[in-house]
Amino acid sequence: MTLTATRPIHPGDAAVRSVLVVANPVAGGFRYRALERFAGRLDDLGIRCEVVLTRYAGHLTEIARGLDGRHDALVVGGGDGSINEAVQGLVTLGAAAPTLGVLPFGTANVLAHELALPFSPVAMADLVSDGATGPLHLGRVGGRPFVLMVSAGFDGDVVHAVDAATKRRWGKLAYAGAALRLALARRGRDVVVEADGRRITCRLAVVTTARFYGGPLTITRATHATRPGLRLVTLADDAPGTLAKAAVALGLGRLDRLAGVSDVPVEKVRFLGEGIRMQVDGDRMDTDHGLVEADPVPLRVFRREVD
Ligand SMILES: Nc1ncnc2c1ncn2[C@@H]1O[C@H](COP(=O)(O)OP(=O)(O)OP(=O)(O)O)[C@@H](O)[C@H]1O
Repeated sequence: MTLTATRPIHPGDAAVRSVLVVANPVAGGFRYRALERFAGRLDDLGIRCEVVLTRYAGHLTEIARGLDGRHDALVVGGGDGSINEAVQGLVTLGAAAPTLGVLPFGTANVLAHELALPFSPVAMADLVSDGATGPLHLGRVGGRPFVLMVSAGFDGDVVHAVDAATKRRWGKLAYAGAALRLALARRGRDVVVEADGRRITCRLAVVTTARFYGGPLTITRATHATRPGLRLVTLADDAPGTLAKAAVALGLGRLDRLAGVSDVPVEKVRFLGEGIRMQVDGDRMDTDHGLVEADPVPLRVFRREVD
């Protein structure tokens, strides 16, 4: 069976008969019980469900890349890092990629917020069964796909300052602590971005496919992961007072009103600047001077209707 014929085109018309769930047992908030309830509910709804746990970082990419058309959907039990790994594999399948689903575990879970996903496993199984899907527009950095954002500057420094063990132990508090420490230490450096032929020097630069950021915070109202189009959001200075105001503005969804913030559509970006630290989808990444651009081919994802 090829999946092309059965891939859902409109919300509500997915024919989901078989689901592969791959869960990351080291993702923040992982619970076996949630997996059992999700799988049990799918079973009650007459949907075949196979559950696999990852054994190492990168395993999800291998599993996704090796999918052979037996499953209509790949549901990732994990956070944004796990989803990023799954997407690395799914994009290699082209039109045969199954619909992506998320059983939200993880620390920040930006994509789950973006797609307005329920955090209850039973409600998530119902959503998969209902087949409400939309396109998931991706970005690429140096040719590698990303789901949400690539950034450098203050938030890249914060991500690099939190190791996996601290993140698992303290969750979002680990980031809050690192952000406070770094803001007060004032060791940030200039980030230079070349955006569509224009050079901008700032202290924080985020290229985002998505509206949400760091969990339930809003970085921009001008795009959404289910719509095409990247935005470049920059912050001109990272003095502690500015960062505090930015945190409040992110919470209110009005970052664009803050002095020193620019939020523009963008097609091609390069991150430059000496010694900058970068992050992709909430995880550390090696500094990459490669091109950041939109991926022209979206995946399909289960989501709740938004906007
Ligand atoms: N079995 C495993 N053992 C060790 N690491 C793993 C395993 N499976 C996946 N990983 C790694 O765990 C990382 C973190 O997972 P994930 O992003 O899902 O959780 P999180 O960091 O708590 O959530 P978020 O990214 O939403 O903050 C992934 O980037 C992945 O590389």
